[in-house]
Amino acid sequence: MKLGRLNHIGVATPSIEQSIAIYRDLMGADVIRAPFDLPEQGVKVCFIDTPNSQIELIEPLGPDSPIVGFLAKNPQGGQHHVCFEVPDIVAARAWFEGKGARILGPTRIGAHGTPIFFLHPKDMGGVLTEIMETPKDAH
Ligand SMILES: C[C@@H](C(=O)O)C(=O)SCCNC(=O)CCNC(=O)[C@H](O)C(C)(C)COP(=O)(O)OP(=O)(O)OC[C@H]1O[C@@H](n2cnc3c(N)ncnc32)[C@H](O)[C@@H]1OP(=O)(O)O
Ligand SMILES: [Co+2]
Repeated sequence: MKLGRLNHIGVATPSIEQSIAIYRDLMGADVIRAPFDLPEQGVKVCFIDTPNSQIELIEPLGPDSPIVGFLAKNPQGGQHHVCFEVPDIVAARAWFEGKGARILGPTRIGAHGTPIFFLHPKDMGGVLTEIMETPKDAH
C-alpha cells in the first residue's frame, strides 16, 4: 500500500463552539462547516477547511463517547488523530491486518460518508490514525 492524502487532523474539544471561536478569531478560518451529530462514532463533528486539508473538531456525544478518556487526560482538548485516505477500505484493512497492526473496532461510516477504521496509536508511534476511503466525488 502507498501512503495517501492527508484528509484531516482530528482535534478533540470539550466545546466545539469555543474551538470554532479560536479558529475563526485567532487563525482567520473562514470556511467553517455546520456542526452535526455522528451517533455511530459517538461524537459531534465540525469541519474547518484549510487550503490543503481540514481540521475536524470532535466533541463527545454522551458518556460512552470514545473521546471521553482523552478529554479526562486533556481537559482543554488537543490533537487527537490524523486521517489518511485510501482508494479501497477493504484492501486497506486486509493490508494492515497482514502487517499485524491492531485495528480498533469494525469499519464504520465516518463523517465524510465513506467507510473508516482506526489503527491503535501503540502501533503508529503514538499517533492514533484513521484510515478513510476517498469519497467518490473528491479531488
Ligand atoms: C468522526 C470520525 C471521522 O473522522 O469520520 C472520527 O474521527 S471519530 C474519532 C473518535 N473515535 C475514535 O477515536 C475511535 C478509535 N479510538 C479508540 O478506540 C480509543 O479512543 C483508543 C485509541 C483505543 C483509546 O481508548 P481509551 O482512551 O479508552 O484508552 P486508554 O486511555 O486506556 O488509552 C490507551 C493508550 O492509548 C493512548 N491514547 C489514547 N488516546 C490517544 C490518542 N488520541 N492519541 C494517542 N494516544 C492515545 C493512551 O495515552 C494510552 O497510553 P498509555 O497506555 O501509554 O497511557
Ligand atoms: Co476523524
